[in-house]
Amino acid sequence: MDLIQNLELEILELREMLKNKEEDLREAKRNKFSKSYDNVIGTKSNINIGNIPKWAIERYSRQILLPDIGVMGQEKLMSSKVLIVGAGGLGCPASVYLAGAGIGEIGIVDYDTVDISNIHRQILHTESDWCKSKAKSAAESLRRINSNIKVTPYTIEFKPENAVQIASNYDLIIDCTDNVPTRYMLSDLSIITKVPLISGSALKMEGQLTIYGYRESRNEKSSGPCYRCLFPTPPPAAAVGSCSANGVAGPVPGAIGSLQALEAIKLLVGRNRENLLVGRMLIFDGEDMTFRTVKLRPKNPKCESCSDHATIKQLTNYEVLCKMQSKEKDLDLNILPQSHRISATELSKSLNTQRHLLIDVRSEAEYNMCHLEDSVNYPLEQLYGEKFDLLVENIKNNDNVIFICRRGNDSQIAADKILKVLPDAKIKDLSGGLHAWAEQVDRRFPIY
Ligand SMILES: Nc1ncnc2c1ncn2[C@@H]1O[C@H](COP(=O)(O)OP(=O)(O)OP(=O)(O)O)[C@@H](O)[C@H]1O
Ligand SMILES: [Zn+2]
Repeated sequence: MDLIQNLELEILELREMLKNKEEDLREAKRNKFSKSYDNVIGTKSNINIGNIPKWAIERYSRQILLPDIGVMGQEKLMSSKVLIVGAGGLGCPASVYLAGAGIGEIGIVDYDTVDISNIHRQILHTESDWCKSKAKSAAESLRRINSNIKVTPYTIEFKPENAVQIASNYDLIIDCTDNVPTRYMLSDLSIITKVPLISGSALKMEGQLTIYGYRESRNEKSSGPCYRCLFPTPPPAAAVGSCSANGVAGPVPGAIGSLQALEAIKLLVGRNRENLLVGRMLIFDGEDMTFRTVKLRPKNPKCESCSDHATIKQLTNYEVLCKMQSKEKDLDLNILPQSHRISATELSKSLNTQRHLLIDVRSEAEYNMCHLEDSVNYPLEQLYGEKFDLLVENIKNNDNVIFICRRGNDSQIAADKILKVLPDAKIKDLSGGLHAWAEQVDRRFPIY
């Protein structure tokens, strides 16, 4: 028995020794690539490879081999500064590849914190980053990928008051945000500061990508239309989709963010305008796996931002322009009078004593995810379809009709539409929606 115990102890010791040796080996390999091993082969060297240190040649050799990049291109990448706005679905993959490629300085802006629902696609954040600042979490991950580059996190909202000052320190901006006011701001910013902008978007199974504000040189005019040329007036707030409301498949922003990084690399190494997505837009459809490139409308000769008659010389208030708030993506509407609203707590009490017709106006997919017991699903768009009359008839015969949605906005829209036809109907909407239900009544109910 003693012999077995002794042998087991010896095995444990040997395992520990082996672990230490392996760690030493890893450390030695790491040192070989670290800055301390910065054995620079300068231009004076008889080996004509430009100004790139040995470690960089070894580290970036697979992309230096590409004729489009080469040693000169790598030098440019290593002295470039890129600002990434948004450390979400697009910002994560875009910055991973730019850090990997050895971009000298990466700035990453995001005012938000990591939510558990972000992690399926926002690949720089892990479970242990939950509730951490996204900009900081992203910066930490990027430094782990490449310790030879400088990464600056900005844990702030990128807005007119700070945008020009921050952007002026960079050679390129990458739009990885998800809201219209910021898109207008970044487009104007790119024209004002003459810093080109690579703009991407992804929603559901689709994504898009283009370059705005590209110039052959700083003194030349920008080529291709700007965002304002294409969309002189902002779309109505209700028409703009979001990942939180419409969903997104993780690999879709993954693909678009990666392609944003590719366009960034090409632009920084000096590829021609014709090779870049200037005046063209790439559209990816993950549903049937197609990539299309469409030619964009030419510059608007009367554009307020980028034409010869431009009136916008400094950034303005984009939330006013878009009649929506960029920060509060899940804007709280106030359509119904208080008499037609019911709080989650009141509804929970009322359900114990009275019969109700609970109409859930979310999509079928959302309803299948979670719903209140005995509620029926009537997706909002059906209110504009042929089943509307049937619904009205149903409501006429009910004394307690409650409209329900995720946050209490669509439910108000639905109730309001019915009240226009049936002004005396006994209709209320669940104020704050199922989020409020989860917070006030049933903590087991999922918040998404
Ligand atoms: N003006 C801005 N300044 C700083 N960060 C911004 C700004 N506008 C948007 N962002 C950030 O851009 C990122 C966009 O990421 P993404 O489209 O994946 O959406 P999300 O807000 O993280 O997720 P979800 O929509 O699912 O809640 C977000 O992290 C958001 O905080
Ligand atoms: Zn324009």
